[in-house]
This record gives sequence, structure tokens and C-alpha cells, in this order.
Amino acid sequence: MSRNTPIERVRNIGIAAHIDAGKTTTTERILFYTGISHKIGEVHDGAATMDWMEQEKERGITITSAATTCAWKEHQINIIDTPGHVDFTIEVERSMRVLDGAVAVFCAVGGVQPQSETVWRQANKYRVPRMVYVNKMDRVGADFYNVEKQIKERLKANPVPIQIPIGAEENFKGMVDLVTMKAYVWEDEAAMGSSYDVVDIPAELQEKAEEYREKMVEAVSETSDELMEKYLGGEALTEQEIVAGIKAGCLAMTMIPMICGTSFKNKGVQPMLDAVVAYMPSPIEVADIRGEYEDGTETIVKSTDDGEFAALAFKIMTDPFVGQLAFIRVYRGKLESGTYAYNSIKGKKERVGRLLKMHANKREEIKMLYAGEIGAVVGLKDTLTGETLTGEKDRVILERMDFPDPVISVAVEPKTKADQEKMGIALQKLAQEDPSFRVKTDEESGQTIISGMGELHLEIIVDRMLREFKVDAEVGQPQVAYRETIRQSVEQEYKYAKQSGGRGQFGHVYLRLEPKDAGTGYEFVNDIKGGVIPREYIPAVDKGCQEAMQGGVLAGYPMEDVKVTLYDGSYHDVDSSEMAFKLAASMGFKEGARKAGAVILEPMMKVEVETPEDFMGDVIGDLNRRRGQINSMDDRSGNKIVNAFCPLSEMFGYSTDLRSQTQGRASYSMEFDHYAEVPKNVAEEIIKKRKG
Ligand SMILES: Nc1nc2c(ncn2[C@@H]2O[C@H](COP(=O)(O)OP(=O)(O)OP(=O)(O)O)[C@@H](O)[C@H]2O)c(=O)[nH]1
Repeated sequence: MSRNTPIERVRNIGIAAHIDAGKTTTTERILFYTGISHKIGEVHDGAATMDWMEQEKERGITITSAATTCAWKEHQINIIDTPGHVDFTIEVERSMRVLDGAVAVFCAVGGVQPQSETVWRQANKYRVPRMVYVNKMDRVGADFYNVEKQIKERLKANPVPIQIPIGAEENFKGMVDLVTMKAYVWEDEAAMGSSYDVVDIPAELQEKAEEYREKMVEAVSETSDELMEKYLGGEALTEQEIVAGIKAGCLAMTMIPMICGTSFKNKGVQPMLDAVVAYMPSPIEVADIRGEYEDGTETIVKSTDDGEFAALAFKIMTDPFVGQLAFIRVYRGKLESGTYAYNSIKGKKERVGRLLKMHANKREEIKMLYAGEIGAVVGLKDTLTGETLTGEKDRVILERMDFPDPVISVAVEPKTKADQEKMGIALQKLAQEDPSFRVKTDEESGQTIISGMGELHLEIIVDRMLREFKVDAEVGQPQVAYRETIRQSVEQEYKYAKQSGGRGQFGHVYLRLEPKDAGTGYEFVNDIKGGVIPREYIPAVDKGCQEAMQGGVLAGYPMEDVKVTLYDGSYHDVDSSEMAFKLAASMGFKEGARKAGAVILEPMMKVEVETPEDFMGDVIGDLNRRRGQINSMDDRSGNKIVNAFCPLSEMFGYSTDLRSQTQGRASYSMEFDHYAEVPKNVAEEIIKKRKG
């Protein structure tokens, strides 16, 4: 069986935007014009097809990354939805891994926002080629050229308009295409913008269009020596050369093609689709993906139809109708429904049930998924986000994804006994879907503790638990995920000896505890000489130390970044056991750690506030009260930008406080940055609270 759409005609793109720039509306219009969705669902009445999760509709925020397939001019476009909220950077990251290009949507009024910078940086990190769509050209204050300037200044990128707007605000009519030097004009509001006229450039825009075309051609000429020579020689570049040059610059990320429109008023979306097809890369035009084999040998996996099947699972979702869905991006080869795939991380064969392509409002069952394509597999039992599926012979492991550790926790108590059982299942399912979300039981209190990346992240999890799994639960106060570590090196002896009739218990260890660099974790070194502790007991010592680390020594938070060396000890022929050595190590570790200058660490958030100058004093005063360290203050289009590090524990409810302090005129973004030592007085409070 051969594929319908050749790999060169596949486009895997993300629509990246900060909240409210119009990503959902734009996606809706794309689906409408590509003929799949026949009714336009408006976000403000909660009917948008992409936002199908209940609370997304209510909050108007897009949380999940659904991959949606549509067709445009004999190309297959797979749209990977990316969220705009920082609490979901994990979602952004995983989308970035599987898309080949992105359309960055900016609001023509708001321009580049703090959150757009976060998303932009992530796209840089994954080297995702981008084009910019300046949306909301119909709004009062819309300014295409200002957004161009902001992209240069704030994102340090090279935006190159390949269109310029005709009019703005309520007079926005369409755009001049600088490649063809034609004007696209939408007249007929009633037809949902499905047709537009291609006419001559309005006289008053002729000069500006020529100026911008010249800039575009100059940028294009810089993409190759050949074009540069032609350009410098005063020769005109052909349309084909210009198109190829824009694409080359876009792929090399030396140039960001810029277009405009108003999705809501149905102007500009079709030319955007044309631009996606023309300038966004196909799977074979992007860098190959790195992989490795179990023995550590590295390899490169090219996107091709030939060769053994290799795909990355990038999203696991529970669907109420079909059960568990694993979204995969195929890199090499093909996958047929009803066959088997090999999960090279788990070392397990998995049965592939049905294969689905997802459209906004329907699922299409397909027989085969080909290289470069994105689809969902039904029936996989053990595959999680970030894992690789391959052919059984090859067993390559594709480059893994980074998932940050959660920084905030909350206790959830089921309301009834019936809820108790359901809650376990619900949380397990939700954790399977979301690698940045964790569940555990607190040993002392027996409570279920859920942890995630921010307040909103956990709120949404609890909300989904109630709605999708009908689990009624009480939620406690959010708790910061503190950690503990040591600051000094110590040597500690511990002898565990019990004589309680019959066989005794004997374990005796000398441990050296040393602080390690932040983020480097736990390390165990066995330095026993001459068999003073028999080999079989060594793993128990390691385990005892790890168990002790779990519970910390100051306030019961997990310890991090400690190196333990076992350098001496003794044993007893009859009374020694693994258990005795484990206990000796665990108690020895705790006693040692207490003497080793143990401290509590707290998550520090990187906070950026954008505020009118009038409120700057209040904003800074407030951040100082929250133990914030101000790192910089800058100007941005008449506003002040304050950059700070603040402890997460002081940032609960910040959005409400900031709003009331600044009459709603400031905005902020916040993301986890690093762990830092808690000041002594705060540490004492934390310890008192935990013990008390
Ligand atoms: N005037 C105007 N409003 C628009 C336009 N596009 C979107 N909007 C409105 O802007 C608001 C936000 O649009 P969404 O499409 O939900 O934005 P989003 O980026 O998906 O937002 P999140 O899902 O919250 O990340 C909605 O009320 C839209 O109706 C536009 O071109 N012009």
C-alpha cells in the first residue's frame, strides 16, 4: 500500500501564542477553510471544537495538545495545538519536539508579551522554524509595524514582512502580498470570508509595498551567494527564487516571514495556509532526530519511508469513547493497524489496535501511518509520553524528553469511601497522561498528595477528577515542594546491634556524607576494603541511605545532592543481615546529615511583571515583601518591566493581588527557575509547622 500524501507534502506545525492572541480562533478558521469543520465555533460562546475539554471552555484556555489533521492544496497539514499558559510549558515542550515548524500568533495590539517570550525561547531551544501571523488587525490600536519592531527588539529575531496590511482597525481590508505584488481584499462578510478578491495594489499603498518588497528581496538575497550576486548586479529575482529564498531563510531561522490578518473577522487565513505550505518545512527538510541503542551507541534517525518503523509517543490521553490513546509522530517507516510495535524503553512488545487520525470533530480510522505523519494509536498498554515505538529488530530509542520535577503539592481527600477507590484510578490515569504531574501517599498522614508545576495546573487536575471521573474530593492548601540538602562533609559511624533472645541483629557502618552541586542528585560509593563488610550487604547500605534521604532530617522533605561513601564497618557471622545493615545505614545517615549543616531549599520562580510606570513602586514594594530579588528593570513600549526571582511560597494568589494593586493594568508571567536555600527564620517556621 502506498501513501496518499507523499512525505514532501506533509506539514507538522504548531500554532504558538500567548493567551488571548487568538490561537483557538485561528485554528478554528483553518479547520473551517480546509473543509473539515462546517460551523465556526466561537471561543466566547464556548463551542470551539479544539477546546473540547469542559474546563478549557469555561476558562477559555487551551490546555491539551491535540493533533488535528487537515488538507490544503494537496498537502496534509497536521496541527499540533500548543498551550499559551506557563503552567503548561511541559505541554509546549512536548509539542515542540514533534512539530517541524510553527506559526507564532501575535495580537496586533498587545504585540510581544512576556509569555510570548517564553514560548519563543522554547522554539529556539528546539530549533523550530517559524513564521509570524499578526492577528486581530481589526482591533482598535492594531499596529503591524509595531509588532515587527517588538519582535526585533524583544525576541532578537529578524522578522521580514512578506505581506503588508491594507488599512487597520475597522478599516482593515486585507493585505498586499509582496511576493506577487497583488492585493488580497475581503469584501463579503456574509460568506465567512471564504472568498476574496485578488486586485491591484491600492495607489496609496504602492510606495510602501515597494519599500517593503525591497527589504524582503534584500533579505532573500542574503540566503545564498547566487542570489546575492544577482541582487548586487541589479538583476531582478524571479518569483520562484524569492519563494525558495524565503523558505531557505525560514528553515535556517535567519528570517521570520511575517504576515497578518484577523481570524475573527475572517480575513487572512487562506493566505496563511498558502504560506504554511510554501515556507514551513516538510518532515524531510528538518534536522534528523537523534537516537541511541540500549548499549549506548548513538545513531541518527532520518525521516524516510524506508527502513524500520520508529515513532515517538508524545501524548497519552484517555478518551471517554475509545479508551487510552497514544499520539505518535512517525519518523521512519510505517505502522499498520492490528500489528505489533516494540517499546524500546520498556523492552516490551505492544499490540497496535486501531490507528486514528484526529480531526477537530471526528476521528478517522486509518490502516497505516507513514513516515512524517501524526496519529493516535488505540490499545497500547504500557507506553507513556516520551517513549519510543519501533520495529522489533531495530529497537532504537529516540531522544528523550525532559520533564521538570513538580514544585507544588496539594493534599486531596476523597469525600466518601466510594470516592476513595475511584480517586485512585482517576489520579493514576491523569498521571499517565501528564508526566509533570505526580501522585503519592504521605506516609505519616496517609493523605494522597498530588504535585505539579503550578497552582493552576493542580486546579485543573482536581477539576478533571470531578468532571471526568466523578470523584468528589476536598482539596487542602497548596504546599511548596521543599527539599533538603547538606552544606558540610561529615564522617559518621553507626552500629546497629540488637540482642532480643534468639538471633540478634548486627550491622556496623562508617559513612562519609558530602554535599554535591545543585541538581546532581544522590551518589553512593562503596569504598570497603578487605571485606570488612561482605559484598552481599552493600546494596542494603545504599538502600538504607536512599530511604533516609526520602524523609529528610529537618522537616521531612526529601534530601538531594548528597554523596555517600561507605568506607569502613564490621559484621557478625551469625547476627548480621541485610535488614540490620539497612537500618544501620539509614540511622547513620540521619545522624550524620543532622551534623552536616542540613538546610531547606525552596523553589524560586522567575517572575516578570509588566506594569505602567505609575504602579512600579507598588509592584516592587510588594515583590520585596514577598522576599523577591529584583534582577532588572527595563522599559517596554511605555511600560516598565520588572524581572525578579521570588520564592514560590510567597506567590500564592499573586494574580489577584497584582490586579487589585494596579487596577488590572499590570500583567505577569512566572515559571520555575531553580532551588535556593531558605533564610534561617523562614526555615524555623517551616520546621515548626511540620513538627507541630
Ligand atoms: N477583534 C478580534 N478578536 C479576536 C480575533 N481573533 C480572536 N479574537 C478574540 O480574542 C479572544 C481570544 O481568542 P482565542 O482564539 O481564544 O485565543 P487563544 O490564543 O486561543 O487563547 P487561549 O486558548 O486562552 O490560549 C476571543 O474572545 C476571540 O474572539 C481577531 O482577529 N480580532
